[in-house]
Amino acid sequence: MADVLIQQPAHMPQFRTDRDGHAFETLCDEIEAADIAADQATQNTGDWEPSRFDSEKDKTQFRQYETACDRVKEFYKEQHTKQTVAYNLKARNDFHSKSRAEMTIWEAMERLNTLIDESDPDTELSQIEHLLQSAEAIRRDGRPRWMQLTGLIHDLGKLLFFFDARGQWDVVGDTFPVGCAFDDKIIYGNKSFTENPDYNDPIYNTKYGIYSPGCGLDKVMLSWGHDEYLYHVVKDQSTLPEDALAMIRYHSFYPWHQQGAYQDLMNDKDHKMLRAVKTFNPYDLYSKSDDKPSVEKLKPYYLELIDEYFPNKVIKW
Ligand SMILES: O[C@H]1[C@H](O)[C@@H](O)[C@H](O)[C@@H](O)[C@H]1O
Ligand SMILES: [Fe+2]
Ligand SMILES: [Fe+2]
Repeated sequence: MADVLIQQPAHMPQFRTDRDGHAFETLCDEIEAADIAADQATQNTGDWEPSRFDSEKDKTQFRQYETACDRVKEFYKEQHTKQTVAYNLKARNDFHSKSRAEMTIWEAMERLNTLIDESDPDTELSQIEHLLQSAEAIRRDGRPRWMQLTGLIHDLGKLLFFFDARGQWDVVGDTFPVGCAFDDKIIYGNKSFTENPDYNDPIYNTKYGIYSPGCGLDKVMLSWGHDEYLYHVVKDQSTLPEDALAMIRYHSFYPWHQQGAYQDLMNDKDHKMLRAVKTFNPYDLYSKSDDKPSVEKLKPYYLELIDEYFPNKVIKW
């Protein structure tokens, strides 16, 4: 097979699609050692060790939205204008009224492969590669098997794009609550929402809006997209633990898990969830500059892992 050079953002190493060889073998040894640790690990107790990325990556290279390309800026302008309370109620209603497709987890990963995420300034890899990079980074750090699987599937909600979506603005990108004032810590700030009809609403544009202090994030409507959609699919059809569900549901809620906004809406349970989501985040974000994974070599390991937590092979999407 001929090598194909993939265009990478400037800070990433260039590589070829069928690169293999020494680096991959070393990685395999490391992963094998980590697997032994992970096999012994049970479900999380709430005390998380920091990730290996904390010392390895230059974090200033990621999520640079001010200098991002126009595609990213235009994406967020559209998303911030169209994510309204009315739209979010309708999207949830549509979601619960039917199932859209039936396929296995692996088929879903392959299906997603044609989607290039317009909101993402940090990777131009395909989704299957991003999912494997996240899962492999989690595995390399010796995290439990359920968390490795969470890494593998966390973005599968982007399948929405092929079903009922109106564009990418209701599928990808960071999330934020609708129904209360848009926080300035959201990407491009509160002013990015001036064309959103809810921006001038006398109730929605107050600090708590339709919510109350400490009501808990379970009661808060986060902008509709791949997180919320996949959360429901996985909650109903897998045996993954609560921390895994939180990692999926809130992984794009950067204003909360990274910027510390919306704290006043949290209840006690959300504080535990926040620790889990924060632990997951580096594997999602910083693995984007890792080497490209070999899909075929990794497939058998992950097929077995999927079977462990999804009792039915075929998932209703
Ligand atoms: O651009 C990215 C991408 O869409 C991710 O899947 C999402 O989780 C992030 O929050 C977002 O910033
Ligand atoms: Fe995501
Ligand atoms: Fe991701």
